[in-house]
Amino acid sequence: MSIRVQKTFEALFALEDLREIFRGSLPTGLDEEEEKAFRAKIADLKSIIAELEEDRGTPRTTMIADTIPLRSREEEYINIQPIQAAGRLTPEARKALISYGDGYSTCDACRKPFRLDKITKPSIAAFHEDLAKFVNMDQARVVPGARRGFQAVASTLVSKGDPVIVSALAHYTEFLAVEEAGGVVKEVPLDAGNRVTADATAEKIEEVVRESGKTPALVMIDHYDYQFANQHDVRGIAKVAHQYDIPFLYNGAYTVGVMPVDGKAIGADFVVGSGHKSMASVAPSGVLATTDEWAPKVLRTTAMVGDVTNRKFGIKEVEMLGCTLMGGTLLSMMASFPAVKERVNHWDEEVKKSNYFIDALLAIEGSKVLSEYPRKHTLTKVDTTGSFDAVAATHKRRGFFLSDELSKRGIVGEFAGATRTWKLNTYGLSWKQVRYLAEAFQEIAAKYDLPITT
Ligand SMILES: Cc1ncc(COP(=O)(O)O)c(C=O)c1O
Repeated sequence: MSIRVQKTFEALFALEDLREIFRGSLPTGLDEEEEKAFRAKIADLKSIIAELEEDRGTPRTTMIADTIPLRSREEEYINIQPIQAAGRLTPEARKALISYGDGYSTCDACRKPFRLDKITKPSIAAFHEDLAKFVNMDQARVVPGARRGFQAVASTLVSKGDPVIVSALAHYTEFLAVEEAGGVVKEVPLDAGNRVTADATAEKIEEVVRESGKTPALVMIDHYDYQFANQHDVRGIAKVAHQYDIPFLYNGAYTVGVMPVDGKAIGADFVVGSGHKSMASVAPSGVLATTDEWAPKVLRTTAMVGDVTNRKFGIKEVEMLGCTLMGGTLLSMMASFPAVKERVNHWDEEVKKSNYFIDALLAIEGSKVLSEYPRKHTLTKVDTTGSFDAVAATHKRRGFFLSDELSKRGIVGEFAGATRTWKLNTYGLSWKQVRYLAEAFQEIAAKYDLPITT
């Protein structure tokens, strides 16, 4: 590495450390002096970015290339974007991304038997073992997103015309994985609280068997769904699936990496997680874990032989298409992993913060929570049609007024202009930030004379 490149890396690493210092110290009720100091730090940061850009020969502070603007990040704002929260990179992951951004950079020390999960430098093989342990399963592979985990399992287990049981709140990528395999989704209806129950799953299986004469090839259920982030009875559902001899896929896109997940205790045959949604990793990344019973099927190696050359690629796994995450994606997962392993122990506190904010929102008359309540997750669907949207009806900025008011207070992440029924996520915010967030909503409500119960 040239001295110049080395220097740039060092400077970038220093910048990441600095960013980490600022993380969580946003302008939440600062007094005048504190605010001055905060602003000075931000100015420092900006000048470091400018120096860095100069060093790279691109003297811009607002663009990273001719057409790519720099993104605002959580150092500058409180970001309540619903799907990004737990995927945001740790400083370690950002550093790893810089070092391993080149495609195939994981292959520097790839030696026999020439497969990603066998590489020991960097410690990719050990990481695979750790990942399996992390979700209490026997084997794990990294995959380009949870969707590729669904795809690998569906492609292995589902044949043309096979029914697959999913929830009525299943993510669209589950539909696609089943369709690609030639199967047909059969949705379990929800109960009055928008939850999937074990009984409803059993009834659906009975109905499918009765009507199609076929036993479903797979039951695939999200522990927390993407619409409401309601908790679904995955243990009960796995038990039902096994009573009918059907394998169970646990979709942990909203759990693996934020809360403890014990695949064996759940009764999962497959555990799927999303790196970029819940494991502080670069997209597309994710994990597929399975048991020793299912590994030979879903992780089967190729038997193909070239008819002219007689070539064989024996060690490569068919569903993984050989190797999966070859650069910054995997290394970002690995770099964030110690922090991710630690943070799952604080899930209860994250849920408390989520409920604190939702309670403050519900105190604003006319606001509703559409997700189950009290909250068991940090992602929540709310309905502010009866509160903030009532203001929007007469405001000259219409539906955009709420976003305007929030961004004035350093809060971003809602879809501007689409804040009637909408989702937000408080994951990763400090208590100070959550209190500030709650106060900001109430302050906006008060400004527009919306009644608040105390
Ligand atoms: C419940 C659920 N499952 C699966 C996915 C797909 O995850 P990925 O983007 O990692 O493929 C999502 C993504 O939004 C999701 O919300």
